[in-house]
Amino acid sequence: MHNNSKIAVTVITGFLGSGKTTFINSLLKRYSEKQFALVENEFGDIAIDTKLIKGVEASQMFELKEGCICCTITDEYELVLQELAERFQNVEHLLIETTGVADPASVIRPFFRDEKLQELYSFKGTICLLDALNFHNDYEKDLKYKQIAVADFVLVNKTEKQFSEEKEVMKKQVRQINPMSEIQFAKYGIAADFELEKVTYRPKFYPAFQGEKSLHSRISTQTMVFSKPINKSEFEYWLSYTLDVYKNEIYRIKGILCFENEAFEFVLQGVGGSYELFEGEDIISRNNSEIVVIGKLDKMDLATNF
Ligand SMILES: Nc1nc2c(ncn2[C@@H]2O[C@H](COP(=O)(O)OP(=O)(O)OP(=O)(O)O)[C@@H](O)[C@H]2O)c(=O)[nH]1
Repeated sequence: MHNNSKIAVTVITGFLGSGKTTFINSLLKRYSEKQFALVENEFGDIAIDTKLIKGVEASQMFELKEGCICCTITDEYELVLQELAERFQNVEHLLIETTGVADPASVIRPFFRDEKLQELYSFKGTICLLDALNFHNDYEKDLKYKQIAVADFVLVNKTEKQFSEEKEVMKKQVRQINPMSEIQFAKYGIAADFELEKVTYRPKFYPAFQGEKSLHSRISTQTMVFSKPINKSEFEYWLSYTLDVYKNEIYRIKGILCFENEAFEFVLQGVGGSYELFEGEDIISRNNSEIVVIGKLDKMDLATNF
């Protein structure tokens, strides 16, 4: 019970597909005695991530869809934060997962600007997941750097195949962008020495971005919904072809799929041109498949005949 004490808040940021949801699932498992609430902001009008989170009561999970907290849904975000604290007196720690294209400064700012939120919450800091496998591709460098610059803690993820020399180089690169943050290395969101309580906020100056209206104004999403079971091999053929043709434009693809002659839903996870398609934990209960594609998609036609 938090009663008169404030709810701790940690923001989890990081570029598309860096491992934010994977990391949150690992926290929920590890700190299973803690009462968490989760605010999930997804880019796109279908929430895939909330379906992949295991360990927070559905009523304590808040989805902010159809926009991004950092630019289009600020008012809704602040209302959700107030309502959450007032309705769920048992919550001890709030985790906020930003979209992979968010400017985290805008997500953090209300905790320092809004007096009401300051009475309810104690801001503990920002963790940035950094994708070691895809950090060096050319996608949206400004945005990736800003997410690192704002963080109190950088968790360099996907390091299972990295040698110590590569880790040292990576550390130096992060230090150049953010000399203040703590840095640890993780595999599937798990770092040996990580302690949530030790992530602490270090005051920083968050200048408003002077260039384009938003750091991600060029990035958009397309959602594809299919109401009949799909043929798996035809789908895989289409997927490999599409990811190959549009490897510089599609930053992220994810979905929950219903294939012909399969009992369980399949989960699609694609980051930076490669993908995984694996059987999920849920039995198919409806014949719908939903796919979200994120990237520079303005001139792209992803129509299919499944
Ligand atoms: N090889 C490898 N893959 C990982 C690791 N951590 C996560 N992944 C995979 O990376 C993909 C994306 O992971 P998510 O946790 O969904 O990433 P995210 O940051 O929440 O993605 P968005 O919300 O779309 O930005 C999934 O296929 C994960 O299984 C890791 O340490 N190593």
